[in-house]
Amino acid sequence: MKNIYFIGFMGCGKTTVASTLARSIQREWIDLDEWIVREEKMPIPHIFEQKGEVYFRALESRLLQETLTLSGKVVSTGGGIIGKEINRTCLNQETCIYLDWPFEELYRRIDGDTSRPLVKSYEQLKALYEARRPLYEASCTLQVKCEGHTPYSLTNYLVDVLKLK
Ligand SMILES: Nc1ncnc2c1ncn2[C@@H]1O[C@H](COP(=O)(O)OP(=O)(O)O)[C@@H](O)[C@H]1O
Ligand SMILES: O=C(O)C1=C[C@@H](OP(=O)(O)O)[C@@H](O)[C@H](O)C1
Ligand SMILES: [Mg+2]
Repeated sequence: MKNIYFIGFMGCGKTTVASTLARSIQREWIDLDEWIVREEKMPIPHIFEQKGEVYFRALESRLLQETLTLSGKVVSTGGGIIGKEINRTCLNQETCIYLDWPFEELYRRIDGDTSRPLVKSYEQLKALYEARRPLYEASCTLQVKCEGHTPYSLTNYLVDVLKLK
């Protein structure tokens, strides 16, 4: 059974919707960021500060590869997973859901969040969002326009469209 991956920009609800969906269809949920924090025994901002983003990205890729050896999991990724071509290629061969929201909504959710080290200015985030959009589109197998939807309604929609029950 294929895994189901969630991708999208910071704040789009990958962690929230993946956990809700996993519960709904009684599958195991894996959050790559939580796994990284467990492996490193420190929060993500500390990993960025002490070991650097390159180190974080290598670990993120390695753990993504590990999930590919598993089956039937629901996996929430971090928003930057699509930076590496190898990750994009792998994700595109799985069931990969892009939670697509307008930037302004995401900005409202993540502005001032110190647990996300890449959250800096409005302009910097907007540029990152624009640069990443085509990469999410290239990596996903299903793009979901989420505006107006709750995690619950998105979960029900995915169960239906992916015929998960
Ligand atoms: N469909 C939704 N509607 C409104 N708020 C949402 C929705 N999905 C997630 N959120 C909220 O957005 C914030 C970021 O969600 P999170 O799951 O951490 O995103 P990600 O893992 O993609 O960065 C959380 O406060 C969460 O409750
Ligand atoms: O977009 C990114 O580069 C990142 C997103 C974060 O995950 P969320 O997308 O769950 O916030 C986390 O992996 C790290 O802070 C880097
Ligand atoms: Mg998350």
